[in-house]
Amino acid sequence: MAKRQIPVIVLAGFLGSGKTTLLNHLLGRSGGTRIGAVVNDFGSIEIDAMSVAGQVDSMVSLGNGCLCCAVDTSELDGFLEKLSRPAARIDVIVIEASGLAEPQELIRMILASDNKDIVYGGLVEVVDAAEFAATRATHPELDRHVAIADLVVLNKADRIGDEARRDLLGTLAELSPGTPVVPASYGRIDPELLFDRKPREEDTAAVRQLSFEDLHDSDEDDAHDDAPTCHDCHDGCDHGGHLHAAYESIEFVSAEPVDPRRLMEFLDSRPEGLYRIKGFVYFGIAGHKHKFAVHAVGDFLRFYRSSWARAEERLTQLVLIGRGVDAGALRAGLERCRVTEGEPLAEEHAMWGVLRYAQA
Ligand SMILES: Nc1nc2c(ncn2[C@@H]2O[C@H](COP(=O)(O)OP(=O)(O)OP(=O)(O)O)[C@@H](O)[C@H]2O)c(=O)[nH]1
Repeated sequence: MAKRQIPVIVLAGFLGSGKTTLLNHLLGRSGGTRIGAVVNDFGSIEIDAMSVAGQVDSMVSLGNGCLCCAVDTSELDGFLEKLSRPAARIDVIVIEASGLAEPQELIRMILASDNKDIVYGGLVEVVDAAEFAATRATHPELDRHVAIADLVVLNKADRIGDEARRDLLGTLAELSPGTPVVPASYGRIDPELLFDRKPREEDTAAVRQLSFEDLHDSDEDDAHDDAPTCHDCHDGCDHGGHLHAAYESIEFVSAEPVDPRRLMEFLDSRPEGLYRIKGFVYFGIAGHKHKFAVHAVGDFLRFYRSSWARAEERLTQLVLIGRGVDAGALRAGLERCRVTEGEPLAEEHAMWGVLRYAQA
């Protein structure tokens, strides 16, 4: 009997749409199915990888830059090779693209791979229900991403009303006729939509879209008729057609605690172009020594309390992603948040501003 090939699913979606949340949901709900995860962070601090690690035995991280622009695909090939070795006993591989990746480039890399043990498993595009209309207006490329998706997850459904939901479903149906669209909150979709291993006759229409054999057999060129202008990405184009061409990421690491009031001032006055902030913060204040994950997506801001691992260094690590922003001013703003040597930590009530945005 022919050896079963391991499907490789690309999980894409604009910055902050909920890819990592969805991936963690899949990892938590995979039952006996072993998932190998490849996480591609845009910034050099691998926040996504850190958010996924611990949930999965097999994860590799491709940090610092969009994978879709990798001139040399050998790193990805190497990881896929590692994950597809029989000893890893992986059933399905999920590549979480960076929020600025061009999914069609990733798909091409997978289709071009010489690895006989893997097969392209489809594109899942995560759409942020609350932000999609605005993001689309500035990034028409997103329409193309939705158009080539095999499954669209309309995530953050909890953040919109019924009318907006109907409108969005209509828009998505126009952009990608016939493609299944699954509304979800916090990425909670049925994992079977992605890695159904039932015989094909039993498949529903939605699952058939993601049938791995179907996708593998489909003509690559047909699937990418609307490919971006940057067709020869691996041969040194300037990626001008890519979403991330205008974006930059700014990293901040501090071993000193961060002052909550100064951080809130910084966050409250963040410039419009600064679309995404993610990372972890250490305030060091009595009663609030948790590891605070922070996420900003557009106007949305949340802190989430979690625990530090036993020997984990208490570090603040932030990645800011934006366009048209003054990177120097942002860095200087973050530097001011550090509690400098000899400076006393703020009193407990200085945390109130942060706690207003903390998930209960
Ligand atoms: N209200 C709401 N928030 C969500 C939902 N899904 C994700 N979030 C939040 O949105 C923020 C971003 O989620 P992530 O999963 O990190 O998004 P991402 O697409 O991986 O982000 P990038 O890697 O930066 O592109 C986090 O604060 C999540 O908790 C949802 O369905 N509803």
